[in-house]
Amino acid sequence: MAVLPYKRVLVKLSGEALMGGEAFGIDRATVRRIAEDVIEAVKLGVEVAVVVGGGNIFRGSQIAGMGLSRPAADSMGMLATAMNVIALEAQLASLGQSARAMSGVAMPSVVETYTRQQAMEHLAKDRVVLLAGGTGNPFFTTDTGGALRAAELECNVLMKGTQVDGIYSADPKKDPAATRYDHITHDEVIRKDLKIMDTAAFALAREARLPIIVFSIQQPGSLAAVLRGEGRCTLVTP
Ligand SMILES: Nc1ncnc2c1ncn2[C@@H]1O[C@H](COP(=O)(O)OP(=O)(O)OP(=O)(O)O)[C@@H](O)[C@H]1O
Ligand SMILES: O=c1ccn([C@@H]2O[C@H](COP(=O)(O)O)[C@@H](O)[C@H]2O)c(=O)[nH]1
Repeated sequence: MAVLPYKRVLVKLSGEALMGGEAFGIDRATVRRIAEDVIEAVKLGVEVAVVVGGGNIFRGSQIAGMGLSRPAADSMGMLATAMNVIALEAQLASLGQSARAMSGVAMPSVVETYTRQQAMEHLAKDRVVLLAGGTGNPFFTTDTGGALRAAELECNVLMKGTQVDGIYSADPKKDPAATRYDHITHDEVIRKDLKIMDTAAFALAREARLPIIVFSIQQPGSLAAVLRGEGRCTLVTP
């Protein structure tokens, strides 16, 4: 079994993935399955940090304007990511995996406030680090938060676990004729304006020379499969 040569990875977990078959919120069975996937990755000998999205609860851009300023709406979105992280931390703990939830938005009575140094210490102790709040600032997304934390935590790769199994020539949910890339560069993704992640996330990853893997977190075992070099995905390199 040839595990890819990654010592430390950052998984960007889609909030929407936590809904399972529901239309909103957190599906317990799905959280358990994703926690098992994370544990399978840890057992390959890889240190894992996870930035969790909030799209299953609130996205700031969708609720801004409904009597809310964009920063207020984004605060609700960031709080949504904290709910997801708390659910995942509890599930990992119940499966016997040591994990620490941290947030870029300070809420110390709920989860530890993120500092790079503390997160590095947790990772060195083989704890899964679960990161809420994205960048901690409005007008960003957790994709950009994922690229930022991956760069500062010296991760070897940013792995975006989402609803689709890679980057396509167009959104495959809207265009059935879209074709999937096995490999593409950061420059090409930005130039072709492929909307799998926001441009800020790709630009930050390009600057940090951080590879990105996009894969489907919907398939049980897909995270470990990709780490073993077997899973279906798109690799983005400089
Ligand atoms: N070129 C493309 N290739 C692949 N997927 C694309 C592309 N353009 C748009 N998408 C869409 O992007 C979606 C993934 O991004 P999206 O931002 O919606 O969710 P997320 O970042 O995974 O997490 P969250 O649910 O927390 O917001 C896919 O489900 C897909 O439909
Ligand atoms: O750095 C960040 C990250 C996220 N937000 C807000 O949270 C929601 C949920 O995150 P997704 O990436 O969409 O899953 C996002 O829509 C923003 O409203 C933020 O403000 N800053």
